[in-house]
Amino acid sequence: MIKVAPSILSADYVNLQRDIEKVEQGGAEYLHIDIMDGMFVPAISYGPNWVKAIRPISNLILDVHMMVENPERYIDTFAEAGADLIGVHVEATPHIHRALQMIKNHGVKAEVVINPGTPVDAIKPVLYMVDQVLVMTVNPGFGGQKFIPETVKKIQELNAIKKAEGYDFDIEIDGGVNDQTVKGAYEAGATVAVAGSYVFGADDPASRIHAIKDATK
Ligand SMILES: O=C(CO)[C@@H](O)[C@H](O)COP(=O)(O)O
Ligand SMILES: [Co+2]
Repeated sequence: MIKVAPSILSADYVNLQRDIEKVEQGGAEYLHIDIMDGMFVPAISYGPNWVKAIRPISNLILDVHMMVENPERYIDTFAEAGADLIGVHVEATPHIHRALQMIKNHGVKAEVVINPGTPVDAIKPVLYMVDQVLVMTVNPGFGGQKFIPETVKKIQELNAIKKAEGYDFDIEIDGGVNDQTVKGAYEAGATVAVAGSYVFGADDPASRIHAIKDATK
Protein backbone atom coordinates (compact mmCIF):
# COMPACT_ATOMS: atom_id res chain seq x y z
CA MET A 1 0.00 0.00 0.00
CA ILE A 2 1.33 3.42 -0.93
CA LYS A 3 2.20 6.06 1.71
CA VAL A 4 0.32 9.35 1.37
CA ALA A 5 1.74 12.86 1.59
CA PRO A 6 -1.03 15.49 1.55
CA SER A 7 0.23 18.80 0.13
CA ILE A 8 -0.78 21.77 2.25
CA LEU A 9 -0.67 23.95 -0.87
CA SER A 10 -4.37 23.07 -1.23
CA ALA A 11 -5.24 23.31 2.48
CA ASP A 12 -7.24 26.12 4.09
CA TYR A 13 -4.45 28.38 5.37
CA VAL A 14 -6.75 30.11 7.87
CA ASN A 15 -7.54 26.70 9.38
CA LEU A 16 -4.22 25.04 8.73
CA GLN A 17 -3.92 23.26 12.08
CA ARG A 18 -7.43 21.81 11.68
CA ASP A 19 -6.59 20.55 8.16
CA ILE A 20 -3.29 19.03 9.30
CA GLU A 21 -5.07 17.21 12.13
CA LYS A 22 -7.64 15.88 9.65
CA VAL A 23 -5.00 14.29 7.42
CA GLU A 24 -2.95 13.02 10.35
CA GLN A 25 -6.02 11.32 11.83
CA GLY A 26 -6.94 10.16 8.31
CA GLY A 27 -3.86 7.96 8.05
CA ALA A 28 -1.37 10.09 6.10
CA GLU A 29 2.29 9.37 6.79
CA TYR A 30 3.88 12.55 5.42
CA LEU A 31 2.96 16.23 5.19
CA HIS A 32 4.19 17.76 1.92
CA ILE A 33 5.26 21.41 2.11
CA ASP A 34 5.80 23.10 -1.28
CA ILE A 35 8.33 25.93 -1.22
CA MET A 36 8.07 28.16 -4.31
CA ASP A 37 10.46 31.07 -4.87
CA GLY A 38 8.94 32.95 -7.82
CA MET A 39 12.11 32.14 -9.84
CA PHE A 40 12.42 28.38 -10.33
CA VAL A 41 8.62 28.39 -10.62
CA PRO A 42 6.39 31.42 -11.21
CA ALA A 43 4.52 31.29 -7.91
CA ILE A 44 5.64 32.29 -4.43
CA SER A 45 4.24 30.14 -1.61
CA TYR A 46 5.71 30.17 1.90
CA GLY A 47 9.06 29.78 3.62
CA PRO A 48 10.89 28.19 6.57
CA ASN A 49 8.71 29.91 9.18
CA TRP A 50 5.85 27.68 8.08
CA VAL A 51 7.92 24.57 8.72
CA LYS A 52 8.90 25.98 12.11
CA ALA A 53 5.26 26.70 12.97
CA ILE A 54 4.00 23.28 11.85
CA ARG A 55 6.77 21.25 13.53
CA PRO A 56 5.37 21.37 17.09
CA ILE A 57 1.78 20.63 16.06
CA SER A 58 2.36 17.50 13.94
CA ASN A 59 4.11 14.15 14.16
CA LEU A 60 3.86 13.62 10.40
CA ILE A 61 7.08 13.36 8.37
CA LEU A 62 7.62 16.94 7.20
CA ASP A 63 8.49 16.57 3.52
CA VAL A 64 9.85 19.89 2.21
CA HIS A 65 9.77 20.18 -1.60
CA MET A 66 12.07 23.06 -2.53
CA MET A 67 11.12 24.61 -5.88
CA VAL A 68 13.89 27.13 -5.40
CA GLU A 69 16.83 28.28 -7.57
CA ASN A 70 20.16 27.36 -5.97
CA PRO A 71 18.54 25.61 -3.00
CA GLU A 72 21.93 25.41 -1.20
CA ARG A 73 21.19 28.97 0.00
CA TYR A 74 18.29 27.79 2.19
CA ILE A 75 18.97 24.14 3.09
CA ASP A 76 20.42 24.98 6.52
CA THR A 77 17.42 27.17 7.35
CA PHE A 78 14.86 24.51 6.43
CA ALA A 79 16.77 21.80 8.30
CA GLU A 80 16.95 23.98 11.41
CA ALA A 81 13.23 24.77 11.07
CA GLY A 82 12.44 21.08 11.60
CA ALA A 83 12.17 19.39 8.19
CA ASP A 84 12.46 15.59 8.25
CA LEU A 85 13.09 15.31 4.53
CA ILE A 86 14.25 17.95 2.04
CA GLY A 87 13.91 17.62 -1.73
CA VAL A 88 16.02 19.60 -4.20
CA HIS A 89 15.50 19.76 -7.97
CA VAL A 90 18.39 18.60 -10.14
CA GLU A 91 17.38 21.39 -12.58
CA ALA A 92 17.78 24.08 -9.90
CA THR A 93 21.50 23.80 -9.17
CA PRO A 94 24.79 22.93 -10.87
CA HIS A 95 25.82 21.45 -7.48
CA ILE A 96 23.26 18.72 -6.82
CA HIS A 97 25.77 16.48 -5.02
CA ARG A 98 26.78 19.31 -2.70
CA ALA A 99 23.15 20.20 -2.00
CA LEU A 100 22.28 16.59 -1.08
CA GLN A 101 25.39 16.36 1.08
CA MET A 102 24.36 19.52 2.92
CA ILE A 103 20.94 17.98 3.69
CA LYS A 104 22.52 14.74 4.95
CA ASN A 105 24.99 16.63 7.13
CA HIS A 106 22.00 17.85 9.15
CA GLY A 107 20.81 14.27 9.68
CA VAL A 108 17.80 15.08 7.49
CA LYS A 109 16.62 12.69 4.75
CA ALA A 110 17.78 13.78 1.31
CA GLU A 111 15.63 13.72 -1.81
CA VAL A 112 16.48 14.52 -5.43
CA VAL A 113 13.61 15.74 -7.66
CA ILE A 114 13.20 15.53 -11.46
CA ASN A 115 10.77 17.45 -13.65
CA PRO A 116 8.70 15.68 -16.33
CA GLY A 117 11.18 16.86 -19.01
CA THR A 118 14.28 15.59 -17.20
CA PRO A 119 15.56 12.05 -17.87
CA VAL A 120 16.42 9.59 -15.10
CA ASP A 121 20.00 9.63 -16.46
CA ALA A 122 20.42 13.14 -15.01
CA ILE A 123 20.25 11.81 -11.43
CA LYS A 124 22.06 8.47 -11.81
CA PRO A 125 25.30 9.74 -10.23
CA VAL A 126 23.54 10.70 -6.97
CA LEU A 127 21.12 7.79 -6.58
CA TYR A 128 23.54 6.00 -4.24
CA MET A 129 23.21 8.79 -1.64
CA VAL A 130 19.49 9.63 -1.55
CA ASP A 131 16.68 8.49 0.74
CA GLN A 132 13.96 9.41 -1.73
CA VAL A 133 13.54 10.34 -5.40
CA LEU A 134 10.63 12.56 -6.38
CA VAL A 135 9.40 12.04 -9.93
CA MET A 136 7.24 15.07 -10.79
CA THR A 137 4.08 13.92 -12.55
CA VAL A 138 3.19 17.51 -13.53
CA ASN A 139 5.38 20.51 -14.27
CA PRO A 140 6.03 22.12 -10.89
CA GLY A 141 4.52 25.41 -9.81
CA PHE A 142 0.81 24.91 -9.24
CA GLY A 143 -1.65 22.57 -7.60
CA GLY A 144 -4.64 21.13 -9.45
CA GLN A 145 -2.91 20.16 -12.71
CA LYS A 146 -3.47 17.01 -14.78
CA PHE A 147 -1.26 13.94 -14.23
CA ILE A 148 1.19 13.39 -17.14
CA PRO A 149 0.96 9.61 -17.90
CA GLU A 150 4.30 9.53 -19.78
CA THR A 151 6.13 10.05 -16.47
CA VAL A 152 5.21 6.51 -15.40
CA LYS A 153 7.92 5.11 -17.72
CA LYS A 154 10.49 7.02 -15.71
CA ILE A 155 9.22 5.48 -12.47
CA GLN A 156 9.67 2.03 -14.05
CA GLU A 157 13.19 2.91 -15.17
CA LEU A 158 14.10 4.22 -11.75
CA ASN A 159 12.65 1.17 -10.02
CA ALA A 160 14.70 -1.11 -12.29
CA ILE A 161 17.89 0.75 -11.30
CA LYS A 162 16.87 0.59 -7.65
CA LYS A 163 16.51 -3.20 -7.82
CA ALA A 164 19.63 -3.79 -9.92
CA GLU A 165 21.84 -1.71 -7.63
CA GLY A 166 20.19 -2.77 -4.36
CA TYR A 167 19.24 0.79 -3.39
CA ASP A 168 16.44 1.31 -0.88
CA PHE A 169 15.21 4.84 -1.63
CA ASP A 170 11.51 5.63 -1.73
CA ILE A 171 10.01 6.79 -5.02
CA GLU A 172 7.56 9.65 -4.59
CA ILE A 173 5.16 11.04 -7.18
CA ASP A 174 3.76 14.58 -7.13
CA GLY A 175 1.09 16.24 -9.24
CA GLY A 176 -2.37 15.25 -10.41
CA VAL A 177 -2.50 12.26 -8.08
CA ASN A 178 -5.90 10.74 -7.27
CA ASP A 179 -7.35 7.26 -6.74
CA GLN A 180 -7.14 6.56 -10.50
CA THR A 181 -3.79 8.04 -11.54
CA VAL A 182 -2.00 6.51 -8.56
CA LYS A 183 -2.59 2.94 -9.78
CA GLY A 184 -0.15 2.84 -12.72
CA ALA A 185 2.47 4.78 -10.78
CA TYR A 186 2.22 2.35 -7.86
CA GLU A 187 2.54 -0.66 -10.18
CA ALA A 188 5.62 0.98 -11.70
CA GLY A 189 7.26 1.28 -8.28
CA ALA A 190 6.08 4.49 -6.58
CA THR A 191 6.02 4.14 -2.78
CA VAL A 192 4.86 7.62 -1.69
CA ALA A 193 2.07 9.70 -3.28
CA VAL A 194 1.74 13.47 -2.83
CA ALA A 195 -1.83 14.70 -3.25
CA GLY A 196 -3.03 18.25 -2.76
CA SER A 197 -6.27 19.22 -4.46
CA TYR A 198 -7.62 15.65 -4.41
CA VAL A 199 -7.22 15.36 -0.63
CA PHE A 200 -8.08 18.89 0.50
CA GLY A 201 -10.76 19.40 -2.16
CA ALA A 202 -13.02 17.04 -0.21
CA ASP A 203 -15.09 17.86 2.89
CA ASP A 204 -13.63 14.69 4.35
CA PRO A 205 -9.91 14.53 3.40
CA ALA A 206 -9.56 11.20 5.24
CA SER A 207 -11.87 9.53 2.71
CA ARG A 208 -9.53 10.63 -0.12
CA ILE A 209 -6.47 9.32 1.70
CA HIS A 210 -8.23 5.98 2.13
CA ALA A 211 -9.25 5.97 -1.56
CA ILE A 212 -5.60 6.41 -2.64
CA LYS A 213 -4.48 3.65 -0.29
CA ASP A 214 -7.34 1.30 -1.33
CA ALA A 215 -6.37 1.77 -4.99
CA THR A 216 -2.90 0.42 -4.21
CA LYS A 217 -3.72 -2.60 -2.05
O1 LIG B 1 4.79 20.46 -6.06
C1 LIG B 1 3.63 20.63 -6.35
C2 LIG B 1 3.22 21.55 -7.45
O2 LIG B 1 4.32 22.15 -7.98
C3 LIG B 1 2.63 19.83 -5.65
O3 LIG B 1 3.09 19.26 -4.46
C4 LIG B 1 1.19 20.24 -5.63
O4 LIG B 1 0.79 20.76 -4.39
C5 LIG B 1 0.34 19.04 -5.96
O5 LIG B 1 -0.98 19.43 -6.09
P1 LIG B 1 -2.07 18.51 -6.80
O6 LIG B 1 -1.63 18.29 -8.22
O7 LIG B 1 -2.11 17.22 -6.02
O8 LIG B 1 -3.32 19.31 -6.66
CO1 LIG C 1 5.32 19.30 -4.30
